[in-house]
Amino acid sequence: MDFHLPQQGNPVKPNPAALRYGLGPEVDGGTPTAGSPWRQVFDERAANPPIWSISSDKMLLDNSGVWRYRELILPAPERFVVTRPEGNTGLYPVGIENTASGRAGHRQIGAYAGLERFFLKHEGENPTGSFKDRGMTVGVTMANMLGAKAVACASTGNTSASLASYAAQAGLEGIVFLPAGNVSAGKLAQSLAYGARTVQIDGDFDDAMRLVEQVCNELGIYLLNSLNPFRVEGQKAIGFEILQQLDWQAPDWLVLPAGNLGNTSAIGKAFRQAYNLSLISHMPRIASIQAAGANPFYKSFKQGFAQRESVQADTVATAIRIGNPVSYTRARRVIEESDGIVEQVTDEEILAAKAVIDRAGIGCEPASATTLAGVRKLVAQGIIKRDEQVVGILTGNLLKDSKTGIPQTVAGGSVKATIEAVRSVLL
Ligand SMILES: Cc1ncc(COP(=O)(O)O)c(C=O)c1O
Ligand SMILES: N[C@@H](CCOP(=O)(O)O)C(=O)O
Repeated sequence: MDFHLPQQGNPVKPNPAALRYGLGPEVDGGTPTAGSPWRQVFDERAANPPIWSISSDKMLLDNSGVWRYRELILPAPERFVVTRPEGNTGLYPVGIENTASGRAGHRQIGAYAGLERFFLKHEGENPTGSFKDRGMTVGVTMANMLGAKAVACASTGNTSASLASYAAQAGLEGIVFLPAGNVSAGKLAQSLAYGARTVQIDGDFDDAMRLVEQVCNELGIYLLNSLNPFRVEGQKAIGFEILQQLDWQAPDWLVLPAGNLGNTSAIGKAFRQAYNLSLISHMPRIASIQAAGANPFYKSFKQGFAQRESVQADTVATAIRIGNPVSYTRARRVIEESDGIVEQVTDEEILAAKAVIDRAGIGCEPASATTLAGVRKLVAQGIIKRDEQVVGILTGNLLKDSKTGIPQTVAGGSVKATIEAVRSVLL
């Protein structure tokens, strides 16, 4: 099946049925034109998702917020695809203008950020509670296609939870390397429950990353960290889904937490492709936010990327306690191409922002709150303008870490099981 990009001023009417099973276009090339036929394909799929059912002969890809965009990600034969499905996560309008007619709780977030038009994309609503599922469905599908027997990763907890789930679904052995004592209990429980072989390293994430790469090379195990290009291909779907939810009107800014830098790389690539395919008319600027105690990318950015930095990482946001990010080069390209920025925020700023998101009833894990802390700082500095449209990513679910930044006791303890006692507490 041939599909040609439309020439400038000569749009080609697509045939969605023919496209559905075909190979995608050359998505990194192409000239932006007035409109893209791909919009119609993706919008039709989103509007008419089939009823979800898991059956080996009829995997319904259009239900997945990743596989709906398969021509731009990986046109895999359906029988190999491992999906729960992922994506279709909420995009919450939380800006002051967005919430003018209600949702006072959400407006607190817009007021804290200082933004009129602000949206939070909650990737903690994915099947295992983080954005990693978007990349993992594609990575594990590829492992399946290649006939791998075992898959492995190093992790601060979310990648391992996701790998463990998808490997188990595919019937592959899952192996995860974790920094001992530095993974939240909820995330560790996920890996154990899904049956991954869990190796605790007496070291940090960067030690675990170095070791897993070595082991995978020596033993022929399929590596599923974001070094794996198919992981990044899947994570691009966050970008496509945001654009689709905004009716293909690109925001001015996309702000996200940054650790190993796979997500910065993926979302930047998605926007580049969307622009090249005329899905959008301009590239959003990308702001990657690091914890001040785990800030190698910020340090490099501050020197105009003159040299790559690494640090001994330490932050309350354990998910991004990463000192030597593996996707540095790809992420640097994204920041440079999008006229983006890298900022850092302190642990205090992260926890304060998390409290605002939690109290608004949305909730997130600590690393995700880096986004709001970063937006607030960039607005205060005048880098993001108050009337610009901003999308921030919340990367992980509140329940991922039930200890950090959450009260651990109930005020007042327990009360007697009588109406008088309950009244006395409430009045
Ligand atoms: C919850 C959460 N947020 C943010 C990040 C950072 O993403 P990345 O490593 O792709 O930069 C991670 C993992 O590193 C994470 O688990
Ligand atoms: N925060 C990550 C770190 C490694 O992730 P990757 O996406 O670079 O593979 C985690 O959850 O482990």
